[in-house]
Amino acid sequence: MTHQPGPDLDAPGAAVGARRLVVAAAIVDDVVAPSRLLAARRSRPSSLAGRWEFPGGKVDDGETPVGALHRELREELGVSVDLGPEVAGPDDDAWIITDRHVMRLWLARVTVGDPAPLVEHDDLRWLDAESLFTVDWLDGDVRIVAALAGLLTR
Ligand SMILES: Nc1nc2c([nH]c(=O)n2[C@H]2C[C@H](O)[C@@H](COP(=O)(O)OP(=O)(O)OP(=O)(O)O)O2)c(=O)[nH]1
Repeated sequence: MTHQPGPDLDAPGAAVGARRLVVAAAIVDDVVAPSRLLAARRSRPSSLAGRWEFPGGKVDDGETPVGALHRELREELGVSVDLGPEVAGPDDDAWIITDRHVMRLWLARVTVGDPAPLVEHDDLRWLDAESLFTVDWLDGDVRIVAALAGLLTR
C-alpha cells in the first residue's frame, strides 16, 4: 500500500489554508444588540454526538462561503436568515476549530421559519450571557463562545 500524506499542517502558511473550510452562524435575537444565542446539539457522528455547536457545515466545491451557510441553515434548521457582521477570528480572520477544519462565523438573525433540529442536531437551545456555558460546546468552539460572551447584553 502506498502512503498518501495528508496536508502538512506544519508547513508555512498551512495553519489555515490546508484545513477544510466550515461556515457557521451565531444566530442571535438581534444582530445589533444581541442578548440570546442559539446553540445546536449534534446528533452525529457518535464521537461528536451530544456536544453543542454553531449550526453550519462544510463549503462544497463551487459554493461561496455565504451561499453554503444559507444552504446549511435551510437544511439543518429550516430557516432563512439575514447575516450580520462576520465574527472575525485570530487565524487569518477565521477560527481553527480542529486539526482538519477552520471555521468562518457570521452573526445572523432568523427572518423566515422557526429553527428546528431537522438533521445533524437533536436539540436547540437559546442561551443568554448567564447560561452560555451551561452546555458542552465542542472543544474548538469554547474560545469563540467566550469571545461572543462579550457581545451579549445582559
Ligand atoms: N458545523 C459546525 N462544525 C463544527 C463546529 N465546531 C467544530 O469543531 N466543528 C467541526 C465538526 C466537524 O468535524 C466539522 C464540520 O463538519 P459538519 O459535519 O458540520 O459538516 P457538514 O454539515 O458539511 O457535514 P457532512 O456533509 O460532511 O456530513 O467541524 C461548529 O461550531 N459548527
